[in-house]
Amino acid sequence: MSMAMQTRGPSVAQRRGAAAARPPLAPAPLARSRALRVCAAAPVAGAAKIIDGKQIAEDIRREIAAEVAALKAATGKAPGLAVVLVGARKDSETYVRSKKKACAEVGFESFGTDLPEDASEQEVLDVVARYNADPNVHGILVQLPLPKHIDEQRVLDAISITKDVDGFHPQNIGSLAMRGRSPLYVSCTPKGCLELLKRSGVELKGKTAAVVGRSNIVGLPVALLLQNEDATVTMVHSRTPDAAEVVRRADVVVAACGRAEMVRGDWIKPGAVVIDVGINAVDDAAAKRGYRLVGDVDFKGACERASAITPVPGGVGPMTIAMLLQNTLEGAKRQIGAPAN
Ligand SMILES: NC(=O)C1=CN([C@@H]2O[C@H](COP(=O)(O)OP(=O)(O)OC[C@H]3O[C@@H](n4cnc5c(N)ncnc54)[C@H](OP(=O)(O)O)[C@@H]3O)[C@@H](O)[C@H]2O)C=CC1
Ligand SMILES: Nc1nc(=O)c2c([nH]1)NC[C@@H]1CN(c3ccc(C(=O)N[C@@H](CCC(=O)O)C(=O)O)cc3)C=[N+]21
Repeated sequence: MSMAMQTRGPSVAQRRGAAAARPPLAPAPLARSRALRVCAAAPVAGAAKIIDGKQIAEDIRREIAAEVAALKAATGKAPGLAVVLVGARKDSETYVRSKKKACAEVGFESFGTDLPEDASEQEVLDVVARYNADPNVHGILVQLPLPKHIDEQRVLDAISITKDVDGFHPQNIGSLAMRGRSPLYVSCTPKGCLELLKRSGVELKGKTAAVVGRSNIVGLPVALLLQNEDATVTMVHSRTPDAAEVVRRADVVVAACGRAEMVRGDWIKPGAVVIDVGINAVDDAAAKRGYRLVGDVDFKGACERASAITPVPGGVGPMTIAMLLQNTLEGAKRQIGAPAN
């Protein structure tokens, strides 16, 4: 069976028409995910199936909420996530707010420290050290980017690897790159991309993949994860002479270049699966906020050729937060240990 036949979801038109009735996030018995059930429909020729990241993330959050309830019942303890924000970037504030909200919804304890833009590197390191030593904190996230005067690497290196739920510590990325080793944590956005592929039934073994972007936090770990699944991966970066030509050969395309709609529809191999990581705000007077979000892929054009594609918003973004919760839960389970009988 071709990969085009294996990924199924609602078409753009079906999705636009779907009412967004969302059940509350109460711990529920693990039913077969709704996103997967939707995927059981036959594919429509010429129209890409939409991989509904928002729905899949909601399914995962429900699974996590159930596990948290069980952990609490067994140990009396809840997973704890600490988020450190330096400065007052609007986008960072929004992300941190949604992370805290997601923590509350699944029953985590959330800790937060907001430091002013002019906080010193030492102040940030002190906050990290305090959370490293706090047994109620199982995961620590320092929101990026940090202000210019702070050495990002030094701060990320200071996070205890047992609490590095972002997976940005060099030891975690290094382990991901080495055969026969497993990192304690895999970065949330890359892990979310793979989870979307897995939950959409996309086979990776023996397929060709193109990753557009090679950053430490997205492109590089995505490429490593795809390779670990036995895909043959080519990475594209700003010095690649012909990005389009590389992408045209790929069964799976992951776009993470931070350039609005750079990956054009005619770059997509017919039947390919497209994961669009990009989040770009473009001015739009008609939008409520004065801007709208677009991905790194020309969504409309790519829909004409792809067998399946993630939208922006509602694709990878919600998965990043779901994977952060998943990493924190895994970390908490390791750190709390088995309940004493
Ligand atoms: N959905 C989510 O949860 C998240 C979304 N994002 C989004 O993902 C995107 C990527 O983020 P991030 O990795 O942090 O970005 P970076 O800016 O750190 O990296 C961008 C990468 O894309 C490459 N690139 C830039 N321009 C081109 C080009 N013209 N052709 C080919 N490659 C190019 C760069 O190459 P080079 O190395 O040569 O400079 C670099 O490797 C952004 O849109 C960001 O907003 C990021 C994190 C989470
Ligand atoms: N230490 C650290 N870890 C991160 O994981 C991290 C970070 N710093 N800095 C910034 C980037 C970006 N990022 C996103 C998370 C969620 C959405 C998300 O949920 N997006 C929604 C839309 C949100 C909206 O409407 O504004 C969506 O795509 O549907 C997007 C982007 C995490 N990042």
